[in-house]
Amino acid sequence: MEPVGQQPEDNGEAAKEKVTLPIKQGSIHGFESLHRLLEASLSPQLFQEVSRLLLGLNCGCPLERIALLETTTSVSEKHYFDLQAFRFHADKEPLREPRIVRVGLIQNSIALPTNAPFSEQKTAIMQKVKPMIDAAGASGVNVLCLQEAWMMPFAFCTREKRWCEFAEPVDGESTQFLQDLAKKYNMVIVSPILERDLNHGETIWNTAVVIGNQGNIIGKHRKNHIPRVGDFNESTYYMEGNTGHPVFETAYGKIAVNICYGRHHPLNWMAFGLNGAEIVFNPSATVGELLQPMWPIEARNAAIANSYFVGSINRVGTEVFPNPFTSGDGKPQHSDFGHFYGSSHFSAPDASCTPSLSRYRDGLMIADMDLNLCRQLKDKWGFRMTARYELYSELLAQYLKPDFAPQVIVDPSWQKRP
Ligand SMILES: NC(=O)NCCC(=O)O
Repeated sequence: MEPVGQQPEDNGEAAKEKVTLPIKQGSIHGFESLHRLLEASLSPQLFQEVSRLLLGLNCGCPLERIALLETTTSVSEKHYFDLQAFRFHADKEPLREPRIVRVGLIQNSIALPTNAPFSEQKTAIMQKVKPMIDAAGASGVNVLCLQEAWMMPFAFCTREKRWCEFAEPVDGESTQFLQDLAKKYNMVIVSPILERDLNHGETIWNTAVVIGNQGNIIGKHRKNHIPRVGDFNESTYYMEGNTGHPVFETAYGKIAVNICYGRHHPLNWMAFGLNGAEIVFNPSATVGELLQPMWPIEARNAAIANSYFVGSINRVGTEVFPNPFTSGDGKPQHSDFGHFYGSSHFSAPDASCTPSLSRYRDGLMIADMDLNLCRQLKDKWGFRMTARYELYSELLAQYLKPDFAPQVIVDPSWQKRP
């Protein structure tokens, strides 16, 4: 049974209509997203103005929605996933043709309870995600990214080692499943998995496999920054990645993957930019209990600072584990992480961004993006040109030395307290 909706104080006529719907877990009083809440609550004129301020403008205009085929929208209704599509324009250039790429993001909840046999859990997730991949393929998506460790529950809160059994080699079961789809739809697919490295002592990594549009494996990237916050006990399972900041030059553009917690590290974002990324995906697993306001800010800021597009993906739902656990923070034992709030979206280098997908439903977000926008923003704002990398390189080199002393100039007239 779903919890019954509560009546907000005064949300206008449309909102009153909506609150008769049951409140979904993790929703905003029954609303799927902030954007939908505002749309239902404000007059059209006010909503337009608020959207402009919240989402920015792309080439001076609000982001355009793309109408998808009826066959695709009916699949989304049948499988109850959120489907949204937008278009980012760039200015017309006299010497270069537009480079328009259609990009997709998929967010999903797990398919079976976490106490079901592991093989059944994995198969059920694949079956659940497949209609969304098919919808992306049928919509002409060129590059698609799934969420972090999409083929398993995010069990790293538990510290139990049995969840390692979900790990697969880079060319394992889930990759093979996606290779067929990549080939079928001529689509690059980024597949974040729990990796088992057979050639190096069967060690575990948090890895994104990049599958080319011919179904070939282009390469992999391993998560650079491993969290030690809240219930994110991932360091029990895998170490910091050893693959650097690769950019994968695909048939559709230069892409990179900054896996989840790496989004809190501006230098991580920067490194992908220095290597020439035009689209950086941030497949994630994050919950409301951590600082949710960080979610839309960090990705958008990275897109602006590095003059590339960012696709942010977060899983959906509450995953309850068989055995309660604690995380050394004094909180009572519990059996779940909290609610993974979805809210996947795109951010562009010109500071515009799409609204977010649902906070509680599976979803497919599609965006057309003219990659020419990246260089146009570099030329306009000159962030690369003005970056003064040599200053930071010197500081970092000093900082890494054991005898580093911070550059602090003390006011000579200030009497330090004894
Ligand atoms: N998956 C992961 O790295 N989560 C850490 C928490 C966060 O960065 O929001």
